Amino acid sequence: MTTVGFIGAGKVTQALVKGLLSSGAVTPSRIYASSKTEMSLQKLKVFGVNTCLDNTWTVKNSNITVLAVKPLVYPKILHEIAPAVGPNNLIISVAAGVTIKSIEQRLPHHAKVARAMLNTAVQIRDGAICYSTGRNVADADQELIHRFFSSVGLTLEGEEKHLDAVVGLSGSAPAYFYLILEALSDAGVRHGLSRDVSTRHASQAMLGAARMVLESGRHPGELKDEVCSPGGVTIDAIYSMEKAGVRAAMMDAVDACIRRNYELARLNE
Ligand SMILES: NC(=O)C1=CN([C@@H]2O[C@H](COP(=O)(O)OP(=O)(O)OC[C@H]3O[C@@H](n4cnc5c(N)ncnc54)[C@H](OP(=O)(O)O)[C@@H]3O)[C@@H](O)[C@H]2O)C=CC1
Ligand SMILES: O=C(O)[C@@H]1CCC=N1
Repeated sequence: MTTVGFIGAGKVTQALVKGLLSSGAVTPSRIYASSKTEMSLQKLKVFGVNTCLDNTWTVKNSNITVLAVKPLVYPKILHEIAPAVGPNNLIISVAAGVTIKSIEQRLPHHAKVARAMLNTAVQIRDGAICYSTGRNVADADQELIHRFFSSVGLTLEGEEKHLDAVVGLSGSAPAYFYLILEALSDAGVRHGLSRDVSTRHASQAMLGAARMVLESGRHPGELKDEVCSPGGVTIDAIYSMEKAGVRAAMMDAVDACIRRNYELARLNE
């Protein structure tokens, strides 16, 4: 059975560990995690996984090692773990804006490197994951990566040049939707619904709409049209949203996210 290591014990690691354990894909005794401080490891210890303050220990103990530290910490981490990376270690980076090339350059020539983008919904096994692989990743390694991520969400393989856009649409997207949900919930409260009822209705409507798109394969515009009865109430709401530039605002938000990815990539070169 595969052993999985995590370098960094923050939000992404916690989400992945929760998702992997609930999927049964890995048992706690096969998970190894290291971080900078004991304090950050506390939140992982509750899962019964193995923890340590030595990042090379994590690499030595794991077949798959997920690098889950902030992008600007990468040069330091890679320098530290490079001597421990053997030809059988699979190193998967989940950082925004850190390229496979910049990682391969800092690890031994034989290093098998992949890069993935995911979102925090992996903790409930409803994540959206996209990954690309580096020069030394063989077909069998790729299958392993695919199985690993598929246990926690919808997993697609893609070209690395598209991963920055995926950050904008998957990695960061939960934050946009939470903001929209909060606003919808506020609107309900403004019109007399309790906070709880308001948030639950808005969330279920968002979930249902998203599932309709995924399960029917139909264009969102077509599904939107079905909701807008002629001369009805929804088209007035849509008109109001269009006047406020909601579409352009969403596209601008994704642009801003992608621009920041490029900046981080430049800082990591
Ligand atoms: N949050 C998200 O939704 C997503 C994040 N990502 C990417 O995942 C990565 C991690 O993000 P996130 O989990 O949110 O960040 P967090 O800040 O929550 O976690 C970062 C972790 O790295 C640890 N760390 C810092 N320095 C070192 C070190 N030298 N050795 C080992 N561990 C160290 C921190 O420890 P300490 O707290 O003790 O400093 C902390 O546990 C980022 O690169 C981000 O781009 C990708 C997709 C989604
Ligand atoms: O905000 C960030 O930088 C990380 C990457 C994607 C989601 N959170």
